[in-house]
Amino acid sequence: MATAHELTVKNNGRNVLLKFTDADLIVDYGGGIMDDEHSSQCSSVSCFSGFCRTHNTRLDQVPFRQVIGAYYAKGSLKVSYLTRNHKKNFVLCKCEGAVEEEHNTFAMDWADKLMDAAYKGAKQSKTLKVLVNPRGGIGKAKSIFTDQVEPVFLAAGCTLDITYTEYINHACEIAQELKLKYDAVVTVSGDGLIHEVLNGFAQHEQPGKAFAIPIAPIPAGSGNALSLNLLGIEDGLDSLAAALNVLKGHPMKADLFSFIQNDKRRISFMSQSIGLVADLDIGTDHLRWMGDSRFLYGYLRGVLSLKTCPVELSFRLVEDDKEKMARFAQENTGQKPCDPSSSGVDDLEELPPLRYLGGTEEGWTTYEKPFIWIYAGKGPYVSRSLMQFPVSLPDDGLIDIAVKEVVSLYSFILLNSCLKMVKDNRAKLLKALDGAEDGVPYWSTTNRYFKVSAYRIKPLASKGILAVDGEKFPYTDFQVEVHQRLGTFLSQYGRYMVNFKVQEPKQVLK
Ligand SMILES: Nc1ncnc2c1ncn2[C@@H]1O[C@H](COP(=O)(O)OP(=O)(O)OP(=O)(O)O)[C@@H](O)[C@H]1O
Repeated sequence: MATAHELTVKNNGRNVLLKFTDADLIVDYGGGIMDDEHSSQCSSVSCFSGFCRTHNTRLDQVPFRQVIGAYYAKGSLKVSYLTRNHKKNFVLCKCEGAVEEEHNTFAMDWADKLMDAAYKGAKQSKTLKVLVNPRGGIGKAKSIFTDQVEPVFLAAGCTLDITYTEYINHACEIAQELKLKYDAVVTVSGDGLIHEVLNGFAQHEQPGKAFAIPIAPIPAGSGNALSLNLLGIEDGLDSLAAALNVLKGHPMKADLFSFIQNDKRRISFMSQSIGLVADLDIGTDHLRWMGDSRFLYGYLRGVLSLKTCPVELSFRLVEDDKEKMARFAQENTGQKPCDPSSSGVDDLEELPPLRYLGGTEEGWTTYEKPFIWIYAGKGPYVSRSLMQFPVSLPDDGLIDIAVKEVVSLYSFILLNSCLKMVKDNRAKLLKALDGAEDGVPYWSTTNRYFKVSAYRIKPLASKGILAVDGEKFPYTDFQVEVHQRLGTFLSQYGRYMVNFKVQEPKQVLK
């Protein structure tokens, strides 16, 4: 049977009805409740041929954004899509069946129409450079890619050029020489590999064109902040949600930073931290087995040590009114996609000039209070359990800086009791910082928050930890400035996926 948007295919002797509405693809395997034998296969990552399903019914209703492939060839139609399993993670489903000869032309047309609806202007069958760091995170990046992500890319008709990185800086070297033919660079690792790719682009012979190639992360490292920011807290660590973002995402322009230290310039995309938060990132490296939770452990450990960080901080201030920043961020994240065009940097033959290196002190403010940490960066989430920069916007041309002033006795006592409570219970440990994942500490009076166009730090002690995009850097003077819309990431939403409440909560840590 074939009517306007309906098509029946034969699969293992059964009829499967495929149809699409204005918003969804419907795959009807014949009605009724699926028996145990069939439903038991539903937890697998990939489901094939109409009988592996994610629910115990024989009907899938799939939003177009989850349809990834519809191809007709030699009398056979293949449709691939992602559905969510009972844990709300994505799984790949494939439906393949024979089409009666008289409907062949219709089937071809039907598949094309479904693909147009499914991709809504995003490029189909992308050519992807894939960089897999087999040492990323807890060493599962390779299997995450081969078992889960690669089948999705292949089902979507992508052409893949895959490299398994073999040593530190390998990804940087590849990015430096990268041909401009790729639709995206996919990193299967953590944020460190993205840092390397961007620094490779900075050394490319056509940096403007290289930076215009979108980067899309598949979360497989221990720090996956970019993925969390692009996909949100629910999907940010789901490798198939990230694969879907590669397929359906549009290029989204984002600001990048120049980090200048000892006359060397590097690109940073996420954060620079010093004091407790750097200790939290770098100083907990031996706790990788804890995954994302190691950052939270480091946070509590560091706060309780009450170690201050003697440095001089200077910046070019643009805004420091928290309510104003929060309202502005909310107004500008509300479903308003970034305009991917008109970045003005695609034709750059070299990196943008540094505007604030040397020069006069005019326009600079020096901040001299004692503090526990300085955390500067872009992107709301720095980990799943900490929304550090809730009012960060991808392309406002500004760096967000959070400065934690010396904690009050009240907070010390509170945190101390938290630590006792959670010593041997990780679940309670997570609860102890209730609200951090929603950005609540933003409102704390000891958390000073600034938007600046440039800043610099002079450490006043000889020892300490400085982390840039999660990697350890020498503990010496540095300066950072922002380059508006220099970088490009793939995004289905055109904004950071963050839900931050403007209302100041009554009970926050002081
Ligand atoms: N084959 C390899 N062996 C060792 N290191 C590698 C290899 N390939 C890449 N690397 C390095 O691994 C580092 C960490 O990668 P990434 O940040 O992406 O993962 P991660 O698990 O989040 O790590 P981290 O928590 O240390 O940042 C990168 O800086 C990269 O240089």
